[in-house]
Amino acid sequence: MAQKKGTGSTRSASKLDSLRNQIDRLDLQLLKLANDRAKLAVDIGKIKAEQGVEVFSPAREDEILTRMVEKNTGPLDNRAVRALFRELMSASRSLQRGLRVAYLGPEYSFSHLAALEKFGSSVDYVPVATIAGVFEIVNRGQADLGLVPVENSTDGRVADTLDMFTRLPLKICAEVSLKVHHNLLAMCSLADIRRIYSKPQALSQCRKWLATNVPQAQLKEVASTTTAAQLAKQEPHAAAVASRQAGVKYGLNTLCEDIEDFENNVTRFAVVGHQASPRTGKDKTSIMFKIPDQPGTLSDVLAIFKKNKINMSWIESFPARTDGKKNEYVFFADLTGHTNEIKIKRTIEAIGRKCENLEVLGSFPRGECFD
Ligand SMILES: O=C(O)C(=O)C[C@]1(C(=O)O)C=C[C@@H](O)C=C1
Repeated sequence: MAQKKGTGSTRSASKLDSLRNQIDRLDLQLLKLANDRAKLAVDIGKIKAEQGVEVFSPAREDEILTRMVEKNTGPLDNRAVRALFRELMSASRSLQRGLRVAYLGPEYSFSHLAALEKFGSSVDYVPVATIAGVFEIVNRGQADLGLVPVENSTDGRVADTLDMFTRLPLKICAEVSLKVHHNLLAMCSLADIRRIYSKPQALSQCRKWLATNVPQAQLKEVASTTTAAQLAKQEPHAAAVASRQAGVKYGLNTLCEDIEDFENNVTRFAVVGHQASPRTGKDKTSIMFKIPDQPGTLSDVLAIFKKNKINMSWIESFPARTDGKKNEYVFFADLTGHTNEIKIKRTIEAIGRKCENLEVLGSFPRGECFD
């Protein structure tokens, strides 16, 4: 028997309608649930206001995101689940109080992308031109929190950030790591590029790739990857090394993706402010200390870590601002654990006795790395 014309497509059209109707019904339930959740957050906000507790609770947010990822059975991947709940919490926070977060700008810098990963979109973001400026604005109370880079896996420590910790009394309450992918953006072809703009760190992270693939181009350092993208848009034979997002924003063509020399190019950012974060069970503590300029003092300090079986995930030295004559250094270290753990408290006290001064920059949940 001949098949009736159109039967197959009619059947799939009605199946499509039925699936969409089911989605519409679920969306209404999701909307109601999201608003029910937001009402609870508003009530929490009132209690926080009464008790003078900070709106942003990195420990609680971390607990929620970790649980949701653990419970996720798919098909949504963990990145999507995190993004969903991050936005729900971002919106809830904004109902409690609008949060101002300063970051090393301009818009679409990697600090901006890291801030969006950490705080979501319901935040009042303040781009600031320098790391010192981010610290100053937060210290003056013109922003609640700041986000600054601390170290990059290819380039090492970010000296401006370490320097500002020695100048202003800000604490770290959270951290976030971002896989930094660089792209070659331009309006011309690869062969026509004569000049490549980017900030020094980005050019350094792509040095080998650029030398191999665009040897004819002159490398020009500018203040930010965003400035680089703007220049590449204006100049006919110019290119920029910047994020994919900057390329989209400024309407540039992506000539080559992921041009960083090391695949695992990760930058770790700190969230700085005046608040502390309670213990979550997977915390880090950052300390800053200055030791006397005498033989063996650093090894005495390291021996205390060893004796107390404290893991140190990071150590950096930074020239201390003294009278300019002495060769003195400030050390920065990250320890595994929280200052309200007796073992950490004891270790820090013992180290303090060996130091000219020691400051705890903060205990906070170990950050996720976003790709
Ligand atoms: O539990 C809290 O402290 C809340 O304010 C609620 C909530 C959330 O939406 O779940 C919102 C903001 C905080 O940073 C953490 C969590």
